[in-house]
Amino acid sequence: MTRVLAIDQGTSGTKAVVVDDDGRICGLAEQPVTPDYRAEGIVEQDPQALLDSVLAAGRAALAEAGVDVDIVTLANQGETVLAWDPDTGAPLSKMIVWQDRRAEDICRELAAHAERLADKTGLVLDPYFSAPKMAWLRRHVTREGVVTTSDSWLIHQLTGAFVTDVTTASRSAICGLDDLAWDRELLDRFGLADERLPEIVACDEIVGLTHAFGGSVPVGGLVVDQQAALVGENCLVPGEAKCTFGTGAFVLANIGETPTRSTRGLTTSAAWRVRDRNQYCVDGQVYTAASAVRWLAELGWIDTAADLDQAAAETSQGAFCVPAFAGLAAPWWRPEARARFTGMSLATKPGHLVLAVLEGIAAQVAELTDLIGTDAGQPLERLRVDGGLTQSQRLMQAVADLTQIPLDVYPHAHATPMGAAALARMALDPHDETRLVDTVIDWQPSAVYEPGWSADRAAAFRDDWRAQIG
Ligand SMILES: O=P(O)(O)OC[C@H](O)CO
Repeated sequence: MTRVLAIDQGTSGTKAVVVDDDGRICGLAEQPVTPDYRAEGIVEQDPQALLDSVLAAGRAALAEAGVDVDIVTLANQGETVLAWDPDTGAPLSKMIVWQDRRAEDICRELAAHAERLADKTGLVLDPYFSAPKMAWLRRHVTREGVVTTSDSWLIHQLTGAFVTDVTTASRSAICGLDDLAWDRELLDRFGLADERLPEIVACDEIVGLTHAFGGSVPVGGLVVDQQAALVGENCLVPGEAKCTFGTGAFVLANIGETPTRSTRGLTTSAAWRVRDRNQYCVDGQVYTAASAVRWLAELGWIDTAADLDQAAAETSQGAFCVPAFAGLAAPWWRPEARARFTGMSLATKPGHLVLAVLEGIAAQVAELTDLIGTDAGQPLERLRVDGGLTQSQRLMQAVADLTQIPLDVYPHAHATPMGAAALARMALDPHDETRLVDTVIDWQPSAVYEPGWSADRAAAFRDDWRAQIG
């Protein structure tokens, strides 16, 4: 029996899970982390606070489990970056979070190269991805040390290695999608040609040993959190898709071993590399899901996300919300966009606007699932869903109504660490015959949501909602 300590370092918190081969969770701990949201699209985190949360959550989960683990794995935010000193490990900047919009100017300057970048990387020239923010750090903060994604720094703290994994590299906009290697031409474009970059490793590689959790434990099975959830939800076959409702909502669909570029404004990335084979996914993003809900709480319209279903009115009374609190991603790619509420009258109450936010998130997800279907040449048949906001029945029903796709709800809140744990099991013996499908824990949905609206009603709502984007 092997046991994995899987650490999910997300935007709003770090979760650590000790899980065995049968998927039994023997230890679980969570540490909140609070991004600093400021005007002008600034979203930062304190690197030390992130590291402390990783250590504290990991140690608490192990203490609860009361067992040793065979491997530690990390699922990370895909596109959050920082500058740091590779000799001392000391941070030289704040973490610039994926939601941060400051690199907009850099993207505008490089607009002439957007098509070439899309062709090489499968991504879009947008501040969401790592390279524009790395370039921004170089221009405005420091020329010292290295600039990397958060995973490289955390793994360096844990093991001394200087690595990133293929999935994180594929979210950078400086990594070729076909070979999953750093791209000289794009590095040059971003002014990053002289950077010392981490080695890109596979998702079934051991990258070093850590003493941070007691004893000496291998670290491996590294992966972006969204891709980890794709694995955890068992979307291992082309056409299978999931949406994780976390800080943002991210729809990813497995597209197999060929890195087909989207023709619909979505992005294509590495889903994983195991046993030297690359698997790819197409993805679309709603930048603010739980963070839009957190904003509702800050306004005092709800206490916590658990109140959403009660607080949301029966109808929005004609109010719409485009929840672009941190810009709009696929397929619009408008970093400068901001959230909009429209259609309000003097009779509009907070409950109507709470529902409008839920419907706005659902409408954005519906745009993405449609486009994924169009790209693939056949509509998605089902959508697997996970993440904290799947607790909101109103939101889930709105997603089923507007996407017109049945939803299968993952039975607990830990799809991401379960996916990372599956990859970590693959890393434990890289030469054996085990396939990824053998290491993923089977699951049955805890709930299924069927579309309740007619196709015409959903289409009419979505036309009206789309008209509010402006
Ligand atoms: O922190 P999460 O779980 O919302 O995910 C962050 C993503 O990796 C951003 O692309």
